[in-house]
Amino acid sequence: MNKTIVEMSDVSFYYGDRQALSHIDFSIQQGDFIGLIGPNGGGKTTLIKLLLGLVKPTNGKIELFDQPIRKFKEKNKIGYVSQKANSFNRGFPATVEEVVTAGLTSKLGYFKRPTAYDHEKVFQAVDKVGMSSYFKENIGNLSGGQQQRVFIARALVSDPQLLILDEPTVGVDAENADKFFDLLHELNQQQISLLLVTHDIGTMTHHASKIACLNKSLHFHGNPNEFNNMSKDQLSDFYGHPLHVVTHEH
Ligand SMILES: Nc1ncnc2c1ncn2[C@@H]1O[C@H](COP(=O)(O)OP(=O)(O)OP(=O)(O)O)[C@@H](O)[C@H]1O
Repeated sequence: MNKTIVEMSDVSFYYGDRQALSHIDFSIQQGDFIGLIGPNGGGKTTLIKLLLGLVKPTNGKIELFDQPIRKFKEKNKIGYVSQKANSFNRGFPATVEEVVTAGLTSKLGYFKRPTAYDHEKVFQAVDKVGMSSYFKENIGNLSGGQQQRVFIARALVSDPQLLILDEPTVGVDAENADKFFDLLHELNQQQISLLLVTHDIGTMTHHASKIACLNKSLHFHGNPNEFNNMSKDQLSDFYGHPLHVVTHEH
């Protein structure tokens, strides 16, 4: 049995009077690759905000790496890559090296200079995502998919054990999305657990080891086969509208 690294117990969350999450029991085990899916407004972003400690649960409790979230200080253990990460304009004045070095800020503080060891870590992270030949390139000159890789490198530089990715393949063409999933599998093999928010159910059932379906409450949390065996009616009930799942053949 793998170690539990995230445990949410009976968590509810309200924005004022509006309930976004209701009685969520959800856990992440070390080595998991979880696809978090659900309709618009289903609470996916809210769940991530809770895990990142940006908002506090209205009810219930959250433990990260065996500690209550309010005591959890090892922020480097959780990396986050937002959906907006890959929307830099051309000419944005930062190189790949600089963007990835910024991922060390929590370790370095804003004013300490990186050491030779830090530089090596930055280079290794960029290399790991296959972007070393763009090391000195301006981030704005890269494609959306390449920028996304750079932001993964920025998250990797502080050695996270859990990587949370929000819609990482939006705007990325099919071929590059496949390569991107190859990269995620490689990271997952190195014991980095992944929580990936996506609307692309077909791709997720192909790649993830577990699927979690969120629509205010957690409607399903299990393996992709069980998920695929859910009837169309069950899925449509959960989404609140008829659903057509596209399965991707590989
Ligand atoms: N800052 C906020 N203030 C008030 N209500 C909010 C706020 N943020 C989100 N909500 C509401 O909480 C619910 C859950 O929103 P959330 O953004 O978590 O969903 P989501 O699953 O990430 O949606 P999407 O797939 O559209 O990004 C929605 O009803 C939303 O309108």
